Amino acid sequence: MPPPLQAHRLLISHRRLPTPARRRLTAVSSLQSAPATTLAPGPATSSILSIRESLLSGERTAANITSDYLSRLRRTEPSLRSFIHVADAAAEREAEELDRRIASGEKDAVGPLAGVLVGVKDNLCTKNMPSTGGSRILDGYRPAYDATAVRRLREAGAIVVGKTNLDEFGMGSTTEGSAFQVTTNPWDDSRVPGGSSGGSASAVSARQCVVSLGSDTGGSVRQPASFCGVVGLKPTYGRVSRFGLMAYASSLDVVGCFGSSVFDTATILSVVAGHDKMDSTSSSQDVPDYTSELVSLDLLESKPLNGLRIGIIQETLGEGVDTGVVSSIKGAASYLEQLGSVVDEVSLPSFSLGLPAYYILASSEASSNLSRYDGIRYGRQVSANDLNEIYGESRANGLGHEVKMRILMGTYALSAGYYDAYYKRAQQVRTLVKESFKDALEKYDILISPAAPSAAYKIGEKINDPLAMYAGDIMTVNVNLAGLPALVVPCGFVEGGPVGLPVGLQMIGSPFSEGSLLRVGHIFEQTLQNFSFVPPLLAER
Ligand SMILES: NC(=O)C[C@H](N)C(=O)O
Repeated sequence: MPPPLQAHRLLISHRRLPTPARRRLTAVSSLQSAPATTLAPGPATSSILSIRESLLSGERTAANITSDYLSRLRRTEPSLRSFIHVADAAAEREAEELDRRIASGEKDAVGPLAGVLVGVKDNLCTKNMPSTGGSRILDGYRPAYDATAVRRLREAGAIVVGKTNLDEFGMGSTTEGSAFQVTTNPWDDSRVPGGSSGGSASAVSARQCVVSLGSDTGGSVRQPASFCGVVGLKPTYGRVSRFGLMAYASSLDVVGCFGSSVFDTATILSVVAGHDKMDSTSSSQDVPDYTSELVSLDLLESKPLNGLRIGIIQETLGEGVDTGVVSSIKGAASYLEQLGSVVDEVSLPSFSLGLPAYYILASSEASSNLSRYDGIRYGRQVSANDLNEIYGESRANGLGHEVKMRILMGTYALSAGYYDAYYKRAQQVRTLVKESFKDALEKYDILISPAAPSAAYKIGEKINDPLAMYAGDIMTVNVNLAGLPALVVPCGFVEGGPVGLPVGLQMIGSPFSEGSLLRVGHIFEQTLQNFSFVPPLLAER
């Protein structure tokens, strides 16, 4: 049995927090008594499994499960605004159809995701459902097809409950950059949920849906997962098809997953991952069942992580990182040691160079990708006949400030005379970043760091200071530059909001090591099972 977790090292100053959080935090010290036998995720650890079991046993109907989620969604949505579009009627219809198929004894009715409500980031195309990318320029656009990741979820039985809010085309870290609404954080409605996949993270955190899809170009899945206290996975570049994802920066973009447990996150990755003939950048590497290792985990073993070498990235715990975040991460590291791993500090010398390189490369690629929103192919905003006027007016009216700024920045970095000084140098930095990760991952199985330098901050705090906002991506962008997989798992709380604010631990692995990351994340999460990451919003209402 792992020795008891020293709660005071994992969590800062919880003595000063109000009672509900204190109760939750002290529960961690009861780890001595957890876990008992072979870890088989049950209702407490996997919403997907419990839905499946209750459908198979006839204990519940899909209509009944859907109505529970929808009523919570309706109750919480006025303050959260996680969704740009809620497909409640369609969800109810699909659930009834599923019940009908189950009742008539259809053999394949209960697919792996039968009756599971999924939120989909609104930069993923959904057939006959609005898909805006968070931008005015696509207001009213209804694609004729589903993105491959969405299609695969539906084929596995999932029900798409709606399209989640995001920073316009994924450009931002707070979801305030949406053209439609500001999403709030379920832990404190005066704070941001993170971004750009803020709607997908807040929706899972508030249990408005079971799991959700996001996209991650520079941290858009991992940072909101950390801010909202949920699990977020950024897969290896190429692991999941991007067919139907609105391109932002094609050498960095990946489709990622959110869940309230590692098991649920692993389940949806197993469904969406894999080669797709519609996306030639998708990998043809085999897709394992990412959940199979999780189920057979035997935690009777006293040191389940024996033999695992972990490097904690030195540069992520220094200046500019909140002290509360640093203590949570160090506490998590010492807990991983108690579980049997060896944790050493490792230096990635090019770490701080990644941020400027990312913003040059991402903006450069965006300046090209977003040229399709020209009023001809997409987003006509004027009735003029003059081509230049159509281009100009459509883009001026249809695109938001941050997007325009990045298009200008990217166009500048790519222009003759500046290309060598900016774009080319950024590509050289990218090579350095890749090499330093490669070296470190030869010595360590997993690298760890915070997912963000702070917990969720106030709405409006950074919206007029783009550089401060960009700086918040320091923990995540390097991983995209190197194309690596990374998993974020909630690991503690810092002070703030009514009951404290969650902090996420980022675990980074070699290409296609999602299985190992999920396994370690699962052990970490499950032995912290008395530590509740359910936001107060749900208890109160
Ligand atoms: N898209 C992302 O991954 C978010 C990042 N903050 C960006 O604005 O580029």
